[in-house]
Amino acid sequence: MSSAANETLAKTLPAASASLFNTQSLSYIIFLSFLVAGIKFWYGSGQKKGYERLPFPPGPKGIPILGNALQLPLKAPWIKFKDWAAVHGDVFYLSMMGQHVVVLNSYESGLDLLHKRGAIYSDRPGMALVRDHGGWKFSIVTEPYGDVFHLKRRYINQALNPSGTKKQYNMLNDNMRLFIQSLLQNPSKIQAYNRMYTGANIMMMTYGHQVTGEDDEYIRNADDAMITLEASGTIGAHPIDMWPILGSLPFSIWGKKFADHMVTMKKTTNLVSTLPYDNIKQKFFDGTAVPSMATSLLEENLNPDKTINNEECINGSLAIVYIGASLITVASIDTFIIAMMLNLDVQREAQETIDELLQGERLPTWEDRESLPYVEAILKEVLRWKPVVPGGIPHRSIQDDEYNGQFIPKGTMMIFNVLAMMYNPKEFPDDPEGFNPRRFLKSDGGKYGLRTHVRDPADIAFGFGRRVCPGRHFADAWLWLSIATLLATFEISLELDAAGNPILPDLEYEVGLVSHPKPYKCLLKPRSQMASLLASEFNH
Ligand code: HEM
Repeated sequence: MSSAANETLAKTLPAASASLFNTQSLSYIIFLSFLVAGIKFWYGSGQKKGYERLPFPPGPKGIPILGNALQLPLKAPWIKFKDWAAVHGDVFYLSMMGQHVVVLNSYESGLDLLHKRGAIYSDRPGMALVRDHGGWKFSIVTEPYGDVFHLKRRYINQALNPSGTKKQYNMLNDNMRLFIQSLLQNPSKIQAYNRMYTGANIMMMTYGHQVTGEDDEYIRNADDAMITLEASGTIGAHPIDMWPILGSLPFSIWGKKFADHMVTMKKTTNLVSTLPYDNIKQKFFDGTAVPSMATSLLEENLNPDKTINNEECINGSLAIVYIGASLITVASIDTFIIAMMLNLDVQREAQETIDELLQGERLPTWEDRESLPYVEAILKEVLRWKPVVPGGIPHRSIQDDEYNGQFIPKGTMMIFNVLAMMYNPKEFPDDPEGFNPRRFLKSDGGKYGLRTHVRDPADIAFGFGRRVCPGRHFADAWLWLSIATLLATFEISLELDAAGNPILPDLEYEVGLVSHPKPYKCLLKPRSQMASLLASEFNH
């Protein structure tokens, strides 16, 4: 999204979720909290049965009725969760105005509960605010666990599983060449080109739509929808999510800013979920559509009378793939560039291994992947150092359960704290907050290899169990190709200001559901080792 457009949109949104609460709305919340607490007390005063006799996991002490609600920062709560984990343990409990919340801060607890007990922990919290009122109902991310979820998941998986992703390799290669060519002509536009070509992959894969410029309408709409979503604060944590009945009151009770925000959200979700689908459907029936995930699903669901079965699920699956993919992977590639500018020694070592293999005669291909462990280690560290979804996306339990002698009630919001898992000193002891791909490497007689007993950050970054990110193979393929090709072709360094001082990137990322770096400056110089190849491939 252009910065001007970004600013315009930003003006219509609440600056932070904290502003979503005004005095009037707070009094509704407090009234409802008392009501719910009273009802709970009335019903709960009987004898406790089964797991109910067990204690909740430990956690910070809250206040009556509101519980921990006022202790939780609405911005980047995962940082506070990480601090609480140090005091209360890897699995701790919070009460948010009567809503049970369990936060998982270790890979083991995520694996034990969200993966191994996936039949219990694969639902999503209500999310009534964005789902029922903001137009996000199309998205599988907000879909409750059930038949519609399974159908959407099947539609997405058949396009993005490992074999579906392999079918996209040629297209990814073509786009990588265009990416490099654009950078050779205008290296200072690395952020714009990253967004454009990463988006181009997914638009082609999803709708057969060719992105030809930096201001592609589909990518812009996806950005707008995501920015609006992020401005709503922690998804699932608004009072309307806790008590959906509040959603039937006029939005103005939460203040004018909030009411305007909901109108903007509705507009942006309407655009992403109708425009590309209507266009591709038209082309499909005209016989002019380029084969894509959309055309496969339309063919599979076409009736002889030209109606389409499961149209809402098809449209929703396409839309969320294009929104998710175009924004999330871009942030990881930006993180790679920033890490390379700040860690020139790592960059040199990785480039030496690439030069040894390619001899400056060709660009890297996927067949080289196993022979380039250093590149693999950088990819792992990029996912770990600045996780793109640092607070995870909450799951919800659908039955009472027991874990390590503690009670997890049905309906608990299960938050997996990706940041705490990635910075866990037991898993990553050597300066967990620093960028260091060598933690994944061993060196044997000058040859690098991957250490096998270190946790793979991909096991955490993409989530857990039946909700694990379905785009992980596609993201991994493009990330690897981007890292290997950019290292092979460019020297990546800090730009200098007029006085000759390096311009450092801001390591405080923008935080929302997706964490991404702020605009940064970077110097890209074609590598001399690749000079003749780049000249013959791109410079005519
Ligand atoms: C670096 C890149 C990416 C990261 C780190 C990432 C991470 C995640 C995470 C943490 C989740 C939540 C999983 C859970 O609830 O347990 C998720 C869900 C999802 N991701 Fe990704 N993702 C990435 C790229 C992509 C791409 C490229 C696509 C599509 C092509 C995609 C599509 C989705 C979808 C549709 C869901 C919702 C799944 C569900 O609710 O069942 N993601 N992703």
